[in-house]
Amino acid sequence: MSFVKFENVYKRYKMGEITINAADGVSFEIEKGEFAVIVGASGAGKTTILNMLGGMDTCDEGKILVDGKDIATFNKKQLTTYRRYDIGFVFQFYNLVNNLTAKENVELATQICAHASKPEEVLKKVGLEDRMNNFPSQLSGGEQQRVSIARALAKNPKLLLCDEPTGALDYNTGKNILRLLQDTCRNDGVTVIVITHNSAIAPMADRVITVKNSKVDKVEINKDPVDVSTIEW
Ligand SMILES: Nc1ncnc2c1ncn2[C@@H]1O[C@H](COP(=O)(O)OP(=O)(O)OP(=O)(O)O)[C@@H](O)[C@H]1O
Repeated sequence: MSFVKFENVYKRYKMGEITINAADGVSFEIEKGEFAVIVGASGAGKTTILNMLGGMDTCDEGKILVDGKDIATFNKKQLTTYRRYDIGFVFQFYNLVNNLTAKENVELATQICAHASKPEEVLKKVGLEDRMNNFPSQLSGGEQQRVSIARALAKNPKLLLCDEPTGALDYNTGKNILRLLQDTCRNDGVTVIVITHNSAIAPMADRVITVKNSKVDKVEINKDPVDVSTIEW
């Protein structure tokens, strides 16, 4: 069985008389250890999928299987536990706590986890061994995103979910962050899922899920994903 499986998932928002289908029968699978990209235009339904997968939102219908468990059946408490232990989240705008240092930001996540890595070790892994005691305002955008990746990875999550992780970064810094995510997947076996509107990123993924009008338009498997250095946008 696949590590992640969406089976005919629906999410609807009622706006007065109108019903908006934010997920309209979404089905796809992702294998353990894959680097998957969910790509689509603005409003296509990417964030809705990621939020449901991350346990931050619930679906109205369908199954969302993660490591054999249907999280769509979880109650609030089970979802909190799932978010806390199983999910690492990387946001477009980093979401760091400004009055805590890089190390303290990572510690905050590790304190609530049973099998967390040492903050120093993870910060070293993301190339920030010399910046651990800096506050977010003393770090560049790319460095702040590295702290946010370290914070997510320190929990040793089952899934690393990334919502437009390079959206706020310049071209080269964005590529460096994608390299870090690709290395994390390849070297540490972490299942990484990135959502983006930038289809140029697709060739670096093992699996590309294209979303259109709240549905999965197509799924492509790359037998030979390319190195980040070879892609351009
Ligand atoms: N809370 C909500 N209430 C009403 N409609 C919503 C809500 N959240 C999302 N939608 C609608 O669901 C659809 C999918 O939105 P979603 O945010 O998932 O798209 P997206 O692909 O992530 O877009 P973007 O790249 O702009 O973030 C859109 O039509 C959006 O307007």
